[in-house]
Amino acid sequence: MIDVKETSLKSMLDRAINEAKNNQSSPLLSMTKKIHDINPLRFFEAAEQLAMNRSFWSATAETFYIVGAGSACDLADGAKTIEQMEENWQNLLAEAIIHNPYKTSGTGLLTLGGMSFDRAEHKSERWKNFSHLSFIIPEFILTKNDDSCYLTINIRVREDDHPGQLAERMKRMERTLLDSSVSLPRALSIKSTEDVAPSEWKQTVKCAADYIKQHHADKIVLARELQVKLSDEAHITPILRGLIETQTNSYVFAFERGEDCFLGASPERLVKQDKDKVLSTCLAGTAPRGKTQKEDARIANSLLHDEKNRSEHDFVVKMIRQSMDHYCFNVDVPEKPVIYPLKNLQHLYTPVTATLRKWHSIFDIIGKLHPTPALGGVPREKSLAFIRNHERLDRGWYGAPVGWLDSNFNGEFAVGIRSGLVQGDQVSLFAGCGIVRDSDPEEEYDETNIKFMPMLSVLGG
Ligand SMILES: C=C(O[C@H]1C=CC=C(C(=O)O)[C@@H]1O)C(=O)O
Ligand SMILES: [Mg+2]
Repeated sequence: MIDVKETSLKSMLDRAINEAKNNQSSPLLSMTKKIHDINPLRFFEAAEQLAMNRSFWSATAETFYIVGAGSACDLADGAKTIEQMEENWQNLLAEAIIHNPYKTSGTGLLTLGGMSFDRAEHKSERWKNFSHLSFIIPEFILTKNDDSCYLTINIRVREDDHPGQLAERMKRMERTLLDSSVSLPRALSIKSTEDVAPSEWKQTVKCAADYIKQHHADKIVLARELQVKLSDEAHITPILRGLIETQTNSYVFAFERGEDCFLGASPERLVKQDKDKVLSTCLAGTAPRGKTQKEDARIANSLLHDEKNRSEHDFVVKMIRQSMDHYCFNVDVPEKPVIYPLKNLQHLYTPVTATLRKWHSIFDIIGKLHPTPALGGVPREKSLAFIRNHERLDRGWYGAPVGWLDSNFNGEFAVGIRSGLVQGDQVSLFAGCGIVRDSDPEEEYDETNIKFMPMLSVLGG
């Protein structure tokens, strides 16, 4: 990695093109600057006008946004496993020419992306635009952290590139992306919804509970789908705005691939890395919110003491603790969960903190943790086999890690739940729940209905 102090795009390009010629390589040039305050959603919308594929990430508990536009490269090209992708990342970093004078996490050279829930599953037509593994380094990245905004430009430089022309092209695109007069499209409304095979799903829940009672497994997470037809082709920006405004304590994300977009507002952090500090979250066990404060407190109290929900939760805690022990020391896990309140429901929550051992990375932790028993089950292989054989859904990127990672060992990944796949005027929403021995199909069905609500309400339902 070459850390550069000079700042003009043209002189950086001259230098990078020289490197490319001398080493017969195509290094990535990454340049970051501070810019005036800009609404991340306007930047996201402006990228649509340039017909760029977009990535969006926001942690709504903080004022933190990363918006990516275009693609300088996909790290997962030619990689079948997370390990191979990490190698691509390391190779790219080794050659990259970076100018980023800021220490803020999420600025500078970074990658955003996700993966399929089950990379062993055959990909259905519906997810054809979403590779099993895809991490993009956007051409333009807007990072907003509290009141500070940063713009990063990433260019894959080739030896026959013309520095002057390339600099002009990038500047023209930058002007469009930062144009604050871009108007935000209005939200749409829902024309109809279709619950996909509800009775078959309840039957599968019963089958899973019986399988567990016969001691073949301890927990299996089953997901189902709700098809939504919109009044017109969906605009992504108003959906994201709705999620940001309504879903506190969540990660609002969107990943466009071709014409399609996978998006959602997930409350579930898989892992956050801040140098050698890592933080994971056990989130499983669910109840609705009460209509009054008193009713809400009563529901929270019974959730904390409910045996079935505690068992769903405890499987996750046990597995995450073991996985973190593998790559970390100082693993700290509180003895009991607390309540994690969301707009439409509340969960049992246990935070896990740890220190990452030298030579290990966030990719190691993702590979070890996914899928946690909040999305797969216990034991992992048996529950995955059950899901493959019985669930009538191709989960695609639903339930899998989505997030970002920068070149300074910071990053954060959520589990892609409370989410949907937008394809034109059609949205497929996904929701699942943890089946344990005492699960009742009707109750689990009701639980998934509440989990659809965050997305449904911003789609206009
Ligand atoms: C699988 C989902 O939720 C998981 C996360 C939190 C609580 C869960 C539960 O109580 O069943 C699920 O394990 C989903 O929202 O699609
Ligand atoms: Mg549950």
